[in-house]
Amino acid sequence: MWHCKSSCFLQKRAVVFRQEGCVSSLVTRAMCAVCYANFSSFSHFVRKPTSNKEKSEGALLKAEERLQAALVPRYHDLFVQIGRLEGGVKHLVDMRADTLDLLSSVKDSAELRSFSSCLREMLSHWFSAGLLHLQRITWESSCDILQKISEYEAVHPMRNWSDLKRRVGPYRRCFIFTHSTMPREPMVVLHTALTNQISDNIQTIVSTPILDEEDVDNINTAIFYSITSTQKGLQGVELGNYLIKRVVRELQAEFPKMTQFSSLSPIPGFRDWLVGEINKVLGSTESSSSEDSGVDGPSSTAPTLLTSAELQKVAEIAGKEDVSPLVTLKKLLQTNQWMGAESMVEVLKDPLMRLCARYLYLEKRRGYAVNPVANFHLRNGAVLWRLNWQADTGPRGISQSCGVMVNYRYFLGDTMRNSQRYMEEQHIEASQQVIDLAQAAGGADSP
Ligand SMILES: CC(C)(COP(=O)(O)OP(=O)(O)O)[C@@H](O)C(=O)NCCC(N)=O
Repeated sequence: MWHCKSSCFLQKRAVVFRQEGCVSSLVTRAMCAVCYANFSSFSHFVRKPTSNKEKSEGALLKAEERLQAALVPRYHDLFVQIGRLEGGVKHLVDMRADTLDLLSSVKDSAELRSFSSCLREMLSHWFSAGLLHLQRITWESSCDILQKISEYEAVHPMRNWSDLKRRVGPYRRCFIFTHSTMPREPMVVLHTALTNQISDNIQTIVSTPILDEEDVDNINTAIFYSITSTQKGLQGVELGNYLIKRVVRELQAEFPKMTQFSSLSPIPGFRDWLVGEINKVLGSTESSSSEDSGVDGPSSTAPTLLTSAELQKVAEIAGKEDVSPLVTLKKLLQTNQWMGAESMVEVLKDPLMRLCARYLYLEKRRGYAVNPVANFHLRNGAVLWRLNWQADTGPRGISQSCGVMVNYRYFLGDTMRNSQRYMEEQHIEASQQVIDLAQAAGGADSP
């Protein structure tokens, strides 16, 4: 049966080729020969070999090569030619970036997706780990590189040269990958803090005064607090993953006592997701209250985000007891006003930590973590290890994730297994803190 299906597939492809007229009868013959090689019992489908030569393995392998060549799109050869020219690879990287932009606007274009996939495949060969050059950036690095490091920073923007000097100074390491086809261009940038514990706050990393010199005995932990892939056209080539793994080895060589490797990551999208969840509850309340006496607050069937007691405290502290507490909460979150009142910060800590754990651990897209930064580190084999309250109290941190940040921890002996389980089984390796918080968010109002 399997033979039948596969040969039917090849037969259909042969018919398609003939119909398109884009492939000579050579391919049809090659396909038949491949069918013969793979499904030798299929005499009725393929022309019987008439000469000894055709029966030889060489003839069949040659036919298979021709089939493979015939199945490669014509633009592949064009890309190979362009890649051989001065500046050609950079041109292809930019072309892929344009293709990705186009794909984000033109939905369901199979041809464009195939075009982009072909480019990505070729670029992943040209930008494989062995062809990338690791470079540590220090204050003595060239100005043009330092300027690019500052300009490319996408996670915690640098405000001035002092910020930049701090990033490459004592207790900090900045590494980049460069590539011979794009000289003096950082392909991906990783900023690391050297500490003696796993950091739970970004302000202590990006805003601390510059220290005079490092005390090696005071360093046993690496905190990856910012990583940026600078070339959109290399999306999907996983340069960030390569760089983290390479920097771990570099740091282990420099600091033999280093035993802990973790990120301190933002959670872009959490606040907006939460506002969306509040809107769902308000929407279901409106629909259910249109049937009964217009009771404020979530209906008994809508998923509760906060407990009744938490909602009541929000209303009391906000002084808005005549308005739905969820409406009040939504406005506080959207304006960041909740950060202004210590009592409000205190009452929102538990629900926001629960809901953030649910967002990172339970919210999925096609089986994988919906949060892009979570997906990146989980793909690398990291553990969803710890949520940190008030970890980023800057405007950006409050707006994107209510000030919460997360440690994705790299247990070096487990990363390969964790990555495989995530990619193949969609299993997220998480700490008990995260699992308990996410489960508590499952039903805020305990029955
Ligand atoms: C997180 C990053 C570095 C992952 O890049 P990379 O390892 O190349 O993964 P991919 O883009 O190949 O899937 C990349 O997505 C990026 O630069 N994102 C914006 C900045 C950030 N860290 O969120």
